[in-house]
Amino acid sequence: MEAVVDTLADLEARAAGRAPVFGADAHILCDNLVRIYKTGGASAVEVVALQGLDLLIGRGELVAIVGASGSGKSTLLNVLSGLDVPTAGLARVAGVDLLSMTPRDRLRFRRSVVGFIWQQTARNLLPYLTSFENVTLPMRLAGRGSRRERRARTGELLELMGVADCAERRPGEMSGGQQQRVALAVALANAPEVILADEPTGELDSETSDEVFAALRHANRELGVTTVVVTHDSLVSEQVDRTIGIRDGRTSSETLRRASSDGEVVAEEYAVLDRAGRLQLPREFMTALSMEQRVRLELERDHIGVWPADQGGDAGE
Ligand SMILES: Nc1ncnc2c1ncn2[C@@H]1O[C@H](COP(=O)(O)OP(=O)(O)OP(=O)(O)O)[C@@H](O)[C@H]1O
Repeated sequence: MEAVVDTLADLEARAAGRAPVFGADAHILCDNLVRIYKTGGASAVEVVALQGLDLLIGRGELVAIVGASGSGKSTLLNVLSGLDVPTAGLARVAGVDLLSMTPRDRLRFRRSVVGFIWQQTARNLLPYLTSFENVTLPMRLAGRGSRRERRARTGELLELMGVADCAERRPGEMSGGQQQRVALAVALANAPEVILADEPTGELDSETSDEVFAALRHANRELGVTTVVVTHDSLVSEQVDRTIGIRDGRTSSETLRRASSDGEVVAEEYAVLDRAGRLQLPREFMTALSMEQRVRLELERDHIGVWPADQGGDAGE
């Protein structure tokens, strides 16, 4: 019988069909993202703020990113918003590759693809413009629609965010919560595909922060905008369906909230397993069992056992 020899092209085509591209359907994708800051001139010190972070967020999701101070949350958001360029890895938002953008692409990306809200209310709005003028401005800069269309859209956005009554007020004449809701209307002005918010409720009391979160959820549900909120407030996970925990510049855990069969909302925490099979054990688990340096793994029928190195199975024999 004659042997059938595959050409290189046959093999490549078969391999491509076999292995789906990582995150092919994701609206936001980070693959092995690295960001190293160099500081200190001659005696340069390197800070690895993101160390191989993987992240997939689907279109229309509302996700919170939580983590301790210094874990890399703001660095990640700066990359996703096109303000900062990562050192290595892949980052894609709404189909745009953030590592290979030209300055022109970057401007378009920041103007129309993503909208932002910052923690400092004063950074979101121009103090000498009314809410109405603040919301209209990004549309004017982007040359969006006619004057009439811009005015109509501004009115609708302020209405949607529940701050129509603040249209003629300047930021100094509004509460922090009202300012953040107007900021959300500004962020939505050019119909972005993604909203990125960095501690949007950080300066607000808990009641006002609930209002701002309700507005974010409303925008997410009604307009289908993919929304990423960075916060150090772990209570935020009660407000979203998925919370991603970052530790030491990597995604380490995820909390998913879903309705159980009896209608109650349950939150389940998972460790994140990356493509290479790495996961981070929660620090408190490691401390409780004095786990250091190495652990023993044992594959069971339906789970994997993890023991301190000197215990379990036939360790040390
Ligand atoms: N411009 C910079 N130059 C040097 N190091 C930086 C710079 N920005 C951030 N870092 C360092 O990178 C690490 C991650 O910082 P990042 O601001 O992303 O953390 P974070 O989780 O947002 O913290 P926080 O909640 O305090 O804002 C920290 O060690 C920080 O000191």
